[in-house]
Amino acid sequence: MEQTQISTQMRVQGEAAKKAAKRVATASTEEKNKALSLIADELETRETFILEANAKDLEAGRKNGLSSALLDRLTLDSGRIAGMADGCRQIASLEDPIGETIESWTRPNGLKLESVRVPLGVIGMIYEARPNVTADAAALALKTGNGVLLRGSSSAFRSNQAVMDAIWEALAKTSLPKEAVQLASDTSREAAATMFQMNDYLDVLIPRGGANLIKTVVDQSTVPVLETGVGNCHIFIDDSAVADKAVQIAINAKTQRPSVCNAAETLLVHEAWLEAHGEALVHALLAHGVTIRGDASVQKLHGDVEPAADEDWNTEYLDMIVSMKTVKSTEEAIEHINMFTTYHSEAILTESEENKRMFFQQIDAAALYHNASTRFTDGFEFGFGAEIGVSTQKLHARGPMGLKAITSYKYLIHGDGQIK
Ligand SMILES: NC(=O)C1=CN([C@@H]2O[C@H](COP(=O)(O)OP(=O)(O)OC[C@H]3O[C@@H](n4cnc5c(N)ncnc54)[C@H](OP(=O)(O)O)[C@@H]3O)[C@@H](O)[C@H]2O)C=CC1
Ligand SMILES: N[C@@H](CCC(=O)OP(=O)(O)O)C(=O)O
Repeated sequence: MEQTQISTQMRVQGEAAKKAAKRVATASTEEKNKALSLIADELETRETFILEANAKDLEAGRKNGLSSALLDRLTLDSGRIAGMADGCRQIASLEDPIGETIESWTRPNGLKLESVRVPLGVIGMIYEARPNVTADAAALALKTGNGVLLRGSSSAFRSNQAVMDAIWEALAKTSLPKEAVQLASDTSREAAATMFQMNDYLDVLIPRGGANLIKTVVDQSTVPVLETGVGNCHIFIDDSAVADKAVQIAINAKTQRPSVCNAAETLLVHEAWLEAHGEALVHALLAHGVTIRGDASVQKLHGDVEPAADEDWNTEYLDMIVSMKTVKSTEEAIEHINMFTTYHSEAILTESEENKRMFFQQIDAAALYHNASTRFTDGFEFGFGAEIGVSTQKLHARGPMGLKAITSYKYLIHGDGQIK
């Protein structure tokens, strides 16, 4: 397709989303919740159909040499489809943020002011090859009275289309316009780039993916951007950390789903803890199939530990690989994290209140953990039903972005004839 045709097609979809979003913005909570519950049902009803489409994407992905991390992200199964449906139901069960009075006060002149939560309008989203994001983003957008124009990865197109078919089928049974949720029908990078300039139709653009995507969108978009980010997540095991608990957390954060952005990539270990329990940790990691790249002290613990190079501290493996570094103190761990953090999720495992306080105070990241796995940086786990992305910037939202993150507010001023 010619560039002008691509732009026209994207604009047609953007315009349709904008028109439909106006209706969704005024929908009642009952209308929106009914739609979400029907979407959940339809996703489950169409499981076979969605899995067939997904199998075709996976087959093409394997032929195109997608990495194991990307293939894992792309993979759907019954459990993951059930997770998508659960997310929709959880979002339906959450309080409707739209119309909520955030604050109210009265001025000395008798003017009554209130700030009231409103939708953003239409959200444009460019995202990775994870088909569950299609359902998550649609559900969050609908509940917040927003329209959404979704541009998923070309390698997930069949799966995304199958999920969209379920969403459209469900919306057709409701009073809400199905056009409020759009999946870009063109999967080219040119079509994605058109979204950067669609200020007439998009109120915000959310790039969800790797550093290159984020940089391209931030540099080139005239539509306001809500950034997500990569996750070079650390776990610091302090000298007072309880051994069993620390080993279990490290194993979970590294191996439970290594392909996602909240998986741990570097373990920083206090030298005293390493001496006492390092062998147990290294054995457990190796037994789970993790490749360890460690400094000299870690290498001494087992012949299979590979030497870590400088670039390891900066690497988001998204794979069964972890880097391990010995530190002398909490201060040294904080210094290392502050040098290599991607502002996503960082954890300290310690029994010391003072070291926890220092860690929480001196590290700047979207989510800081004490004695828990970084894998919890997730909208469902935070109780938001799902997330539209994990923001690693501070404006206008941070961490897993649920319902409130995709709203704005307006002031309503109630007067009684006041003049200035
Ligand atoms: N913080 C968070 O919320 C999240 C962070 N991530 C991070 O994302 C990374 C993995 O995702 P990955 O699959 O590599 O994602 P990519 O960044 O490669 O791709 C994501 C999406 O952006 C598109 N895209 C990529 N570059 C451009 C460009 N220059 N112009 C237009 N569109 C573009 C891709 O299209 P196509 O595939 O069709 O080429 C795809 O749809 C990891 O680093 C992970 O940590 C991932 C998700 C969430
Ligand atoms: N929702 C995620 C966390 C954030 C995320 O979207 O990660 P990614 O797989 O990098 O897209 C999860 O833990 O499943």
